[in-house]
Amino acid sequence: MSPSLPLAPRAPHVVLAAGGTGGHMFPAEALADALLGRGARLTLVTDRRGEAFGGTLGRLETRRILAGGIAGRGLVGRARGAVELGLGLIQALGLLRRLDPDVVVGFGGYASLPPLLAAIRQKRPTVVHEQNALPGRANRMLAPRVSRFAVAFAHGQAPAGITPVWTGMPVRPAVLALRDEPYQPAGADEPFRLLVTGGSQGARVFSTLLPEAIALLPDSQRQRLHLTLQSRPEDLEAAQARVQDLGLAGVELSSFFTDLPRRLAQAHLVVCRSGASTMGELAVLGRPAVLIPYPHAIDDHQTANARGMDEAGGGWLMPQGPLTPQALAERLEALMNAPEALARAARCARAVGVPDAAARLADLVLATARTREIHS
Ligand SMILES: CC(=O)N[C@H]1[C@@H](OP(=O)(O)OP(=O)(O)OC[C@H]2O[C@@H](n3ccc(=O)[nH]c3=O)[C@H](O)[C@@H]2O)O[C@H](CO)[C@@H](O)[C@@H]1O
Repeated sequence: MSPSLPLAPRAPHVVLAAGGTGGHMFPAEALADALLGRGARLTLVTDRRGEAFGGTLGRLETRRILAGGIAGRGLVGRARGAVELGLGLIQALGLLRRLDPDVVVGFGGYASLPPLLAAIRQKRPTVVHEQNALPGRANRMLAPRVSRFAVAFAHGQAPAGITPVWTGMPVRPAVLALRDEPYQPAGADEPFRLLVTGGSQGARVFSTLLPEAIALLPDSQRQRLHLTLQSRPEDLEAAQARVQDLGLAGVELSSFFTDLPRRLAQAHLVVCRSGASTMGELAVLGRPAVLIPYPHAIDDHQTANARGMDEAGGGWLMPQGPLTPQALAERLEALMNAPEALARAARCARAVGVPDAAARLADLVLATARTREIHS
């Protein structure tokens, strides 16, 4: 009798459930890269917006499901959202039966709800990753029922009764590739690169607030300033008009910079919203930032996100409400003339970075997948 060959271990099959904007898709992409590197088989279950996302996720086997929000869209909007969610759940139940994944991972947002609810119903292992320091509605709802609840922020709040696993915020390989670039502060008369970014959708207010603040800087500071300003598409023209006569050393405007990681790495100072990926990227790269949270984010979670960095000394939290162009100009001028303070903040930001967050989350996901026999 010929000796039997040992069976090759089957690659774990992971379903990634994420949709909506970059906020959920970027960390899903970072996890996808880490899981592919560990030999996992991946399927992306997403909504219409997530399907349009490129990069690693764009190359995965993808299934689209219906997903609607049920919060704050008026009675008709909520009713439609609830119907879509119900239909999405029926789709997801059938889809998971066919795909038979070993684990389902969700990133919050309504697109992740149907696949996770279906997985819970079918007693499959599940992992949720919460990107914000205050958990979102979908994740709060799922928290007591999923196998593991991973969080990005060590200082964040977990849903009641949950023991979270702190993995950090998975950031894209394009960011990780730049993490050894040292922060080089600009001397008092040297060119100063200021990067202004409002997250994946841009921030409307930055197109007026920043030009107005920069206009108040002394000539000598404006003449050394290289400004990279992300504006929402509808504000680009007006923002261009506001900055063109300010006598800056250089200006670049766009509604979305595809090379943002490189621009972050090159910035002497960043002015930004405090979305979870932006915070994760600033920390991994170790770049100082003025943090202006989006005041209408659900439960004001961007303020909670920014607080950890502010307290660690890696940035300056400036709430938008009371912020005037004058106050921002004073802060900018002070920082442009304080290379040592900027270098110190860069070090403090780096100290809270978690460059191996995607790896940690990938390991957690695969360990959870191995508990499948216990679940079924
Ligand atoms: C307005 C709002 O509610 N935003 C939420 C959204 O984040 P939102 O997607 O707006 O912001 P994030 O900071 O999480 O992510 C932005 C991402 O876009 C990239 N980028 C940005 C601009 C650009 O020109 N090029 C570019 O590549 C950044 O590098 C980053 O990777 O989901 C996040 C995760 O749940 C939340 O923390 C945010 O509060």
